[in-house]
Amino acid sequence: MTDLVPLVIAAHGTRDAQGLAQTRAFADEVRAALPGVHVELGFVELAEPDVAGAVHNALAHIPDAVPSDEPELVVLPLMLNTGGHVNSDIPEFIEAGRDGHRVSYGGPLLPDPRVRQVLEERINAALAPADGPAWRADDTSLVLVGRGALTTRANAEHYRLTRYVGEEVGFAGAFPSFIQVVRPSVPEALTMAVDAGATQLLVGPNFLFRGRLRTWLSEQVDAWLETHPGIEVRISDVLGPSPLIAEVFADRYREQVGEPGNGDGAPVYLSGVRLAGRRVLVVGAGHVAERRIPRLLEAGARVHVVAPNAGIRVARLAEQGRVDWQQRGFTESDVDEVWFVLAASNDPEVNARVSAEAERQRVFCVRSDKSSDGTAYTPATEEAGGITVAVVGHRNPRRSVRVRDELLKALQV
Ligand SMILES: C[C@@]1(CC(=O)O)c2cc3[nH]c(cc4nc(cc5[nH]c(cc(n2)[C@H]1CCC(=O)O)[C@@](C)(CC(=O)O)[C@@H]5CCC(=O)O)C(CC(=O)O)=C4CCC(=O)O)c(CCC(=O)O)c3CC(=O)O
Ligand SMILES: NC(=O)C1=CN([C@@H]2O[C@H](COP(=O)(O)OP(=O)(O)OC[C@H]3O[C@@H](n4cnc5c(N)ncnc54)[C@H](O)[C@@H]3O)[C@@H](O)[C@H]2O)C=CC1
Repeated sequence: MTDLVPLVIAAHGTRDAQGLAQTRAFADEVRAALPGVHVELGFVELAEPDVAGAVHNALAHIPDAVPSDEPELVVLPLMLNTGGHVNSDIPEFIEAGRDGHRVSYGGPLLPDPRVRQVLEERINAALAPADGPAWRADDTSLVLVGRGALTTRANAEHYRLTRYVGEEVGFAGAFPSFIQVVRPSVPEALTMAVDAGATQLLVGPNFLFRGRLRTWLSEQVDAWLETHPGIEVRISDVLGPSPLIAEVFADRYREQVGEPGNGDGAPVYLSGVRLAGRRVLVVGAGHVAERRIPRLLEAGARVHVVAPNAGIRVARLAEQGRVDWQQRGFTESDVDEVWFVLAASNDPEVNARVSAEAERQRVFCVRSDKSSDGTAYTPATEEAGGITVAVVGHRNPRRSVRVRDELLKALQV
């Protein structure tokens, strides 16, 4: 028996035996990265068991006493990007398999610079193969191949990745392309690269494992080459099993279970943030907001409040022109251009959206109703004689306040 929460890896699945073997090898690497954690592998399609079955199998390994606010089981998509599988199929499988248990579901692998590092290793290996002449990156153009999705963000992420890999490896040119769903297709991107003057092309599939997509890619490139004599093309390997990607996966698991050293439960890094003249967003204008806004104003922040209703204090600050109050519900673009965010509405779904958007835009955010989903805490703070005392505990605000007050007393003697 183990007292660690089990993990289900939700992989795509493939008919390709080699791809399936790679997927299983990856699961073994994740097991090595998470000693003591029971790891089940499940598939969205084309292999057994399906994700629901894997979730069901993992239930037998739930530890006896999981605190009621913690997950009993973690499911992570073994997918590079968001899309239909991540957003709908896997959540449906989880519902079908979880039998009332608390499941925490994490995000896809990208964007993580370690995944990009592995991609660049595969590409560099193809530039300098053991059995052929080495190509210089600055004589070569890259056509990076993504899966293609109905999710704009996933496709945009592929453009971003192409730019990164192009610059970091030092290619003469870098062209994004997609094997499915959206354009430019691979042949279109190859032609664009040649029209831009390239004669030597490195096609880099950003796929996790071998399978149908990788086979199509070879077929498409071969067909294109028939009509483009004189052009040389190499295709790099898929990412494949990799200890570094298994590490990323292990970190995603730790985020979900809130292991110390990662996310919730980790000590905070206290800083004196200087907010003078900087825009700060406060979502909600009730008790929590009115307690925190005065200190933001003391620090010189430009406070923007978004809330359908405001308590008397915030309403007065707005009348006096000391805060800007938008009398409406939160919308994601409220996070644009701000340096710091307080999610203090009384609607958990709204606070979740606020902290998700702040996370996406890499802006620190205090989530007042569920601090483990935020990226900053509000310390118990007071100033005395030119010294600011700030105390942060671990989600026990009253204790922090007591300690702060004791410290202030000590300062006064
Ligand atoms: C983690 C943290 C993150 C953050 O929000 O910044 C957090 C989180 C949460 N607080 C909750 C409840 C309350 N917090 C207070 C008061 C204060 N809370 C403050 C800070 C922090 N609170 C952060 C660091 C905490 C630490 O150091 O341990 C203070 C110190 C500073 C400030 O807010 O300015 C301020 C004292 C100010 C002063 O007196 O000077 C009161 C009392 C009251 O409101 O009167 C209650 C009502 C219950 C009670 O009395 O215990 C809940 C449950 C919400 C729910 O049930 O939905 C969560 C959510 C969670 O833990 O996930
Ligand atoms: N971290 C902390 O120190 C504390 C946290 N809390 C938590 O914080 C939450 C807020 O507490 P209070 O300020 O006491 O609530 P409150 O009821 O006084 O105020 C809630 C505010 O949220 C606003 N709001 C509602 N829907 C919104 C939307 N769609 N967009 C923007 N704003 C919206 C309301 O208009 C109102 O201004 C509580 O739900 C509670 O879980 C409560 C006490 C202390």
